[in-house]
Amino acid sequence: MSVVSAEFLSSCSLFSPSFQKQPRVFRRSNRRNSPPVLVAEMVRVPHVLTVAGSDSSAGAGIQADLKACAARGVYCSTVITAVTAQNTVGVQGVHAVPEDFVGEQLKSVLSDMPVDVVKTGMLPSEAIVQVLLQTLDEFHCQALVVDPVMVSTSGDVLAGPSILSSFREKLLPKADLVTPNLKEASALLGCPQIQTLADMRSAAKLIYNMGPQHVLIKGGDLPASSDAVDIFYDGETFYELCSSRIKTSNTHGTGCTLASSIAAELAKGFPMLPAIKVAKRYVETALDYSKDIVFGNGPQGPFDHVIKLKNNISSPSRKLVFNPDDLLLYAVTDSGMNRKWNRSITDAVKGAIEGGATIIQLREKDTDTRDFLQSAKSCLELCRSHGVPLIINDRIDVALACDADGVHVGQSDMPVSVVRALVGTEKIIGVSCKTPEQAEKAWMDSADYIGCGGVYPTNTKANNITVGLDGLKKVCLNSKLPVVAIGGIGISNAHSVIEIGVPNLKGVAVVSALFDTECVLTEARKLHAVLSDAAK
Ligand SMILES: Cc1ncc(COP(=O)(O)OP(=O)(O)O)c(N)n1
Ligand SMILES: Cc1nc(C(=O)O)sc1CCOP(=O)(O)O
Ligand SMILES: [Mg+2]
Repeated sequence: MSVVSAEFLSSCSLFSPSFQKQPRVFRRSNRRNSPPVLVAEMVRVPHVLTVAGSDSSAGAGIQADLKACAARGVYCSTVITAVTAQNTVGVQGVHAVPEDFVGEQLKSVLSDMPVDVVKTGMLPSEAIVQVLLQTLDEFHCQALVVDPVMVSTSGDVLAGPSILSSFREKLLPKADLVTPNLKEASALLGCPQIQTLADMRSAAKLIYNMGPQHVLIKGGDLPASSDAVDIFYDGETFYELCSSRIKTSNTHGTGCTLASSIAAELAKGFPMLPAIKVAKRYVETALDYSKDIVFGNGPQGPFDHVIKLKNNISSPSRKLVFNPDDLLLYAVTDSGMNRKWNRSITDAVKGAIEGGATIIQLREKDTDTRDFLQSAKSCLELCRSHGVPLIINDRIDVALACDADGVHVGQSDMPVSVVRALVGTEKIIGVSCKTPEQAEKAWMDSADYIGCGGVYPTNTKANNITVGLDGLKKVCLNSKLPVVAIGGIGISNAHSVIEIGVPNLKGVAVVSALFDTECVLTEARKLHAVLSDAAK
């Protein structure tokens, strides 16, 4: 049984035998035949070239493609076809780039940099399409993703009807994927509104017959549907790709972002359908995340590609730069001790901060992940309100999930270089070191401080090696990073530790001296007084 309804077919004035599918020669990268180049230890990263218009509001167009590729971990180069003046209200102006100069940009990139996937967006004139096609014949890439941008979501025309025949007859036959929304699919087919999933399937088949290898019809605008359903057609099978409809007005650029994210996944080497599924999930996650962000005064806000904007407003008092003086009185929590003294972790942290702790570490060795995350969020609120950094011990996932200020890892935890790649440049990373060699490596791996111990024997950490004051001094003298001393330190011996008198030693980290006591606040206050006195 044919899935293409007869009514739909007959309503498409442009459906004619000339759009029947032509056999297509797969283009392959010509780099395979190139002579081997000596690039010892060099890594080539996946590369998408976007050929699109600039959007001044940066939700769509070139800006969307750059951000989406960056978010997906793929390099993106750009050929600008038009400069548009846009905001959340609509499109105020379009200035097409002369086709010769589009050609020049294409040659500059393609003659020099190996491109895996070319993705097209706004192509404002037939002449630009022509230049693009000529260039693609000259320089091969692995795949061409065509987002047939015609009308902006605000309803403004970005490529007029004159472009349609070039799209149908010349560009689509070269495409590996074409990603029209419902309006663009109607325009390509010259048929009335697409209103049902059956219409979408029919449209996908008809567009497929124009020559692309795959068609993705985006059903976001389909009336009367609670889910957003896209139809993917590969010439044999129709796939319904469903996702829940996210209530947000920050959707400007969703189409460009989806197409460039698919291009990014293809560039990484994914086959078409998995690439689309991964890209769709990314788009949905970003839409969901950004639903309550406000941009501009118009009805449609830009897409938030990096999924990070809210982090920076939810914690305005967070310190951006690590201050080594914060290591002076470093309070490290212990769930067992809090249970013993029948107090919550937030009460423990509150007492430590009010007593003078200058940095807090949550070291919860036997707490369930969910409870740990919940406590971490509460403690973070407390710490932020006092301007005290919060560090999470061992658990990078928890630190990221609650947006803590940093993490502390030991020699058998996740390597510092990996931690840095995961948490980014702004988070504080502390690392436990017992030797100058470990301290040197911590510095090389871009840690921010060193925890050195055990200075004295401790009951808090099982089988801990004691390095003594001598070991501490050796590490401090050889460390390029600030050091906090740990292990068996309390009111009775903190003075002796600070007295070793090396500039890198910035303070002491304590667990039981604060938390295995009746009143955390009182003990913190006493210890703070000792440290302040010793530091004079
Ligand atoms: C400030 C500080 N220094 C050292 C440690 C110990 O970390 P690690 O060696 O990873 O051991 P655990 O704390 O995970 O048992 C620390 N937590 N804090
Ligand atoms: C967590 C930890 N790390 C150490 C190290 O030597 O790296 S000693 C230690 C426990 C410190 O607890 P207390 O202050 O109760 O002795
Ligand atoms: Mg650890």
